[in-house]
Amino acid sequence: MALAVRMRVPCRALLCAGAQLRGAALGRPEWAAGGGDGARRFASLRVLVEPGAEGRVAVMKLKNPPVNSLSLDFLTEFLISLEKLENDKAFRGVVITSDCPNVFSAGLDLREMYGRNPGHYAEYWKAVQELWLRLYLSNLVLVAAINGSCPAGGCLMALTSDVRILSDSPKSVIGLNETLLGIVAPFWFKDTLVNTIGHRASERALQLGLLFPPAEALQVGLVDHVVPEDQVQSMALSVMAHWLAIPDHARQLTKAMMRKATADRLIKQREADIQNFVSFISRDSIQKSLQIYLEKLKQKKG
Ligand SMILES: CC/C=C\C/C=C\C/C=C\CCC/C=C/C(=O)SCCNC(=O)CCNC(=O)[C@H](O)C(C)(C)COP(=O)(O)OP(=O)(O)OC[C@H]1O[C@@H](n2cnc3c(N)ncnc32)[C@H](O)[C@@H]1OP(=O)(O)O
Repeated sequence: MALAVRMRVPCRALLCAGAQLRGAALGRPEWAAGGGDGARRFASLRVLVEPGAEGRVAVMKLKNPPVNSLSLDFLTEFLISLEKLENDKAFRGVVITSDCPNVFSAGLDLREMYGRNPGHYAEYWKAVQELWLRLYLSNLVLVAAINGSCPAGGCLMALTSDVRILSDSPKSVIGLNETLLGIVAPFWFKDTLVNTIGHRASERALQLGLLFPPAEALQVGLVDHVVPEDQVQSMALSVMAHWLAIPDHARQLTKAMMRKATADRLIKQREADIQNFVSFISRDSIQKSLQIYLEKLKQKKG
């Protein structure tokens, strides 16, 4: 039954190609024997995968210091790890969290979008699309344990999950802040936000590039729970147990019913979306905006 409802994204080529091209350089994740309960773990350089409670849940810890920016290599590695979990019938749910202090993910890696050539922008954007499609259409129960700052692409990752738990800390802000960088969230980022918090709240959040602190994120519905920092993972596992009480086939079919139309909008125009991104990001004015933003990030330190 699970096979019958498994959603398939017709874009496996990137993952396979990415795995072949990058596997050696990345230190391909390898399964290894784990605990006596049948749980397994594997390690890769920047995505730690550990068994969670009861062996049916994996915890994916993002470890791309200092801020888990989503570089092309990191995205590829994450996708390989996710594919392994999707294909392993032992696992029904995944908690996604960060191994970097105070940051869940700083979002897309600005260095992949600044000062590169069109071919590189196209390759990068294809990987970003793949990340979203894979997560958004995942058959697994995904719970985001957001233990730190979660802007832009980090927020997109969290939004693809079925449940979001945010740590109650001043550093834990979340939102699609693209306009603050002088760039624009693509339609599928926007759709994912609208599906979560509604049209009016999204319009305001997107135009103003709002990064919501925990209480406001909870109020607007961007996250489902706000808990003390040291309880984020335990809360995620507890919420997971609730979701795993539902038969997989019924939950998966329902998830597909809710999400397919949104995903199809991108699937039908992936290539056009890549071309749109390449021409947008290559503009002199946009490159200038990114340069200024990167300089601001550096100045903040000095
Ligand atoms: C008409 C057009 C229609 C449609 C549009 C078409 C196409 C769409 C076009 C574009 C869409 C792009 C979508 C983009 C999505 C994104 O995700 S953009 C990234 C947004 N991210 C951010 O704004 C976060 C920036 N970072 C921070 O705010 C902070 O770093 C932090 C709060 C996350 C953490 O703070 P600190 O712990 O204090 O760490 P530092 O700030 O000191 O950073 C350490 C180190 O890391 C570098 N860095 C930070 N973020 C990034 C990043 N996202 N990418 C790359 N590098 C990053 C930072 O510069 C520091 O570097 P060093 O100085 O140590 O070298």
